[in-house]
Amino acid sequence: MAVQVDRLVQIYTVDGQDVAALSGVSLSVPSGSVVALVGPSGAGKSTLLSVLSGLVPPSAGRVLLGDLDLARASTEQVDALRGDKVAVMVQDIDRNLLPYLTVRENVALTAPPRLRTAIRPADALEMVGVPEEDWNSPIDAVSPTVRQLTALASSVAPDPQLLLADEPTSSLTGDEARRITEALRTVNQERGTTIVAVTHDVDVAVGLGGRIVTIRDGRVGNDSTSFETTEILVGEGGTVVLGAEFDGDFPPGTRLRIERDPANGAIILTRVEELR
Ligand SMILES: Nc1ncnc2c1ncn2[C@@H]1O[C@H](COP(=O)(O)OP(=O)(O)OP(=O)(O)O)[C@@H](O)[C@H]1O
Repeated sequence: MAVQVDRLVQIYTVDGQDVAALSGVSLSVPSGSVVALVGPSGAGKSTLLSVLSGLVPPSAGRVLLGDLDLARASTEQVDALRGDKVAVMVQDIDRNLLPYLTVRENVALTAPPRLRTAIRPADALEMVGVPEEDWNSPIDAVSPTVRQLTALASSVAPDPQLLLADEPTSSLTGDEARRITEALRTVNQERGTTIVAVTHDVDVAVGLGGRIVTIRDGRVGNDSTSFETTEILVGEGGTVVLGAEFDGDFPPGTRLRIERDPANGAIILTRVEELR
């Protein structure tokens, strides 16, 4: 499912004051593509995901999910979309999972056989790489990584056309985070699901293998489709401050180069000191 956002403004009212969380975001996400949304805390990333999920009506501007204009759609149309074509994987995955059920039952919950498009729970679990020996374990008894993969499997079991993921690797790092990133790529490749994922982790943003779009002060900053090569400098506290804004595991002062692999369009991130 394609996503088209034009001049989206999102205003929250706090103590009688209007606060603009998004001040004119325009973004075009082609059907079947992957976009990582990165940016500093408070930039508006989660707000953008909330609008795309249909939970928060746009204050101004236009948001198209497929050919449905969210500002003009009825509540029934938006609800039907979310129950079927659009899936949301929230940051606190325990809100996606029921503690007293097994891994497989948690997935079966979101993909009842009456749902025509549903993927069988076993197939969804296999696709995202949950080891078979965990399928009948209570969800509380499995590792945090398997819980996260199960949350992903239950999000994708209805076979959505659009998956919105808020911090899909949550508190995981290194190889554990990479298992989630690979699972997301597999879902995109096998099912053609459009994925928009918010992440703070530069490895995850790059590992997703798609576009990286920076949101800063409620606007789109860098868009990796708009550059061939750029260098970014990791600032105090691990925040990358030149060109794009990440919050990775890189020590302050590290200079990183982002470029595109001309062969396959993939994004390559290299430490500049390693280039010498
Ligand atoms: N429900 C809300 N009511 C009022 N203000 C809000 C609400 N949600 C977000 N905001 C404000 O909107 C701005 C953008 O917040 P948002 O959570 O979208 O940013 P973010 O980029 O997702 O941040 P983080 O990375 O910390 O999750 C912030 O100033 C935040 O305080």
